Amino acid sequence: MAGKIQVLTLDEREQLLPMLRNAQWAEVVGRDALYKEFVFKDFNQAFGFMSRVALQAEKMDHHPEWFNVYNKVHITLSTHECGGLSKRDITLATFIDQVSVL
Ligand SMILES: C[C@H](O)[C@H](O)[C@H]1CNC2=NC(N)=NC(=O)C2=N1
Repeated sequence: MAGKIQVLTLDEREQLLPMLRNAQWAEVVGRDALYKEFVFKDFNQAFGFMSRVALQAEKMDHHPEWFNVYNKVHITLSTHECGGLSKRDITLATFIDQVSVL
């Protein structure tokens, strides 16, 4: 059905997840989600990063679950609408990695 967000197929997972594992994204145990921890120099760097991710999340209408304390940001990605990983999570994870090294 067009428009409905679908969970990734096994073929898509085999194709897409290795690059994210290489980039330190981990598959959450007991939940179809991806998790990564980021460490920055200080709070200013961490919050700048979060601001960039937040603007993109709004554009995509796809939002991270995240935790921040000082220079650390922990991010979980999953698609609530389909109850698991979708292509939106892959797209957002890739964007997050790009802006984490600016
Ligand atoms: C109503 C709104 O469009 C939805 O709740 C959007 C917003 N952000 C979202 N974020 C995530 N991670 N998954 C969703 O399914 C989702 N759905």
